[in-house]
Amino acid sequence: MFNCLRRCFPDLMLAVTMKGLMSRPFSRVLRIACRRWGAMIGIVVSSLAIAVLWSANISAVLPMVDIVFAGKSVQEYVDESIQASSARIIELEQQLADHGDDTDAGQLRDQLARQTTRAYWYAVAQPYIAGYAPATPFGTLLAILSFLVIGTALKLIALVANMMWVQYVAGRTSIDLRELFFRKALHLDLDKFGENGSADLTARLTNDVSLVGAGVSTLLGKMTREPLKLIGCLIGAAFVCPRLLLLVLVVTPLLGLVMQKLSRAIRLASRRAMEEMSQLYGMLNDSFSGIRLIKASNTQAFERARLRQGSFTYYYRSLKMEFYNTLARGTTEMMGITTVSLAILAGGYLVLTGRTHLFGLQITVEPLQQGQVFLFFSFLIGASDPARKLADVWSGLQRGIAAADRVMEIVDQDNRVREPKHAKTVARPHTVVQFDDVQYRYPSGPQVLRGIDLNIPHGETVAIVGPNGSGKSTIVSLLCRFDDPQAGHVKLNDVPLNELRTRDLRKRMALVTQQTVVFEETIENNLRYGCPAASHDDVIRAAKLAFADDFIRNKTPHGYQTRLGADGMRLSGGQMQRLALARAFLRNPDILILDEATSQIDLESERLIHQALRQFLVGRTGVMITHRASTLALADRIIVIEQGRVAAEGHHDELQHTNRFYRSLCGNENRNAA
Ligand SMILES: Nc1ncnc2c1ncn2[C@@H]1O[C@H](COP(=O)(O)OP(=O)(O)OP(=O)(O)O)[C@@H](O)[C@H]1O
Repeated sequence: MFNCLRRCFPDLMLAVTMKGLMSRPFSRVLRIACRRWGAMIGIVVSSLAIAVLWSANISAVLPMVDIVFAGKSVQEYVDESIQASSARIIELEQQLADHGDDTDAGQLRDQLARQTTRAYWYAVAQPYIAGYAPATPFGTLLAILSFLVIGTALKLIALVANMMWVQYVAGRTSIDLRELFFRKALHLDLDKFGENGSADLTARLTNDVSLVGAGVSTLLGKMTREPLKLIGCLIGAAFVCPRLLLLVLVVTPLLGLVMQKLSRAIRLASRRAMEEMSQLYGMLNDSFSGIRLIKASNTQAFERARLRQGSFTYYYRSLKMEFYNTLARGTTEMMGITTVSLAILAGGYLVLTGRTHLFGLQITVEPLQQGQVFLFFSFLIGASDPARKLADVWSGLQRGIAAADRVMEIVDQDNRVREPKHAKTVARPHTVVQFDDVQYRYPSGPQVLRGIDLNIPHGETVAIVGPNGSGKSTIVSLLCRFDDPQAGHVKLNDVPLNELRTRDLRKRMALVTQQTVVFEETIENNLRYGCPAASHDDVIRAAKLAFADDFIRNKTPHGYQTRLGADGMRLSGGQMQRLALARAFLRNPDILILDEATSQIDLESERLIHQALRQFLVGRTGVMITHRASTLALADRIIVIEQGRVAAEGHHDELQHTNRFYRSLCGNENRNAA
């Protein structure tokens, strides 16, 4: 039973939320919110309690007007009401006997039934009121005021509980959504990321998720509480005079129509503002990551102008959003005033003239009493307060809905690199890496690889050389399965990489690129990245192998415990590359891929690192991309790539004779060395 409730709760909640008004992504966010179903029940119950107490407080107007201000006690009021009802019953029975079966008889019978019910309930209440109700008007006033104060205090307690539950659910939903988004973002295809990461993803993860959280908080908070208060008041008003209520609510469909149009406009404007925020994030990201270039080029003023322009665009878009928001608020207020004015006009007319009909339509069975009309107005005024508050938060909800669309757009994105349904396995170590007529084009670019055929047996180290843009890094990307080729296959033994689990594939590899990523952590933890279980001794062994141990011990303030990053120690390019190599060694890979990994290391250290690499690569597959002829000495075989094809392959001596690019590469190196 408990579990069944738990399972059904999200659907139940979604069924009662205004499904038509929500976008699908936002409904999915609500599903996430409903995981905290206990708190959700708390929100619903406390909102109901608030609504009931709100309308109960308003209903205190009737005894105030009819009893206290008329200078009576409750007993006197009940006694008089019973007498009046009894007299009216006799009168009505008489009239009914006189009218026989004519057209007024039906109406008279209604009135008689009403009076009889009223007299019955007063008679039931009479002994209790005689026993417990205050005996004087002042005592009654005191009782009403006590009721108001206690009611308000209870409402406050319910409100505090409600707000805490709402914050809990909204906060946890934001965390869940952020995790969901980040999990997806980490698996997105590489072309979704720019050189400096993706500012758009950052904006969606931070700004948009916060807006979704705020939207959820609005929906579960005010958007649940206030409509319930409003409904409570309308039910109260319907008790007093249902037909009059229907008459004055004729303007509401118009309000619904206007709000629907405005909601759409607010969502669109919000989306545009969020897109501009993404641009701003991008601009800031570029500026901060390129701060050296900006300083060196004296382009601070240019960057400031760019940011100012972006900020103004965002400001104008936000202004537009605020305009629609104000319009929504104004419309609701206008409709509220119109409704109350209509009610006062119609109710006032009925009381002043003692009539029961308006424009030929029967509004009440019997003429309205002054107290009833006051109560009716009070309920309408009580209903207009939640309506105003709803209008205040409406745009916040629309913004949340628009933000949910943007967040879910990423969560729902299809990846080109997919996990196989029935993954194959390849024994470790593999025997061969094969590229079979591999053709590849980036989604936004021209054909890069035009039929690559390669065979790299396990234990061999190959160097890939070639002019800029010839496709060397793309080959490595395909080997790591960052993307799949459009034609041909990259295989481990005979198994295409897309039939292996990417996790299993990448476990066998270590990739060291030219740009080393250093985290804001200690040097030791930076080395352990990707291999968290490594012992301290293993870390030191790997660092020694990469010739990093010496500088870590002697040139950093706290050795392996030195923190790196923004507030920590900075390393030189060469030192960072040594860290990256050590990190790769620690992973103990079957395939070591070095993409210009030693380009910033000085020649003396490079010689030593090459020695270490030669040892390390024994019994492993090595793939090195390099522009440096000195590194080529490590390779068993050199492959020259030109315009996306294997232009030549062989040993240094052969290629010196057969390939022009290779000759020029070695020629430059020799000249540089000289
Ligand atoms: N993400 C991408 N989207 C579109 N085109 C890309 C992308 N990455 C690379 N390219 C293009 O693919 C081609 C090959 O790039 P690749 O990085 O593989 O060359 P490379 O041989 O490694 O070059 P370099 O020696 O300069 O590092 C280039 O023309 C490049 O502009």
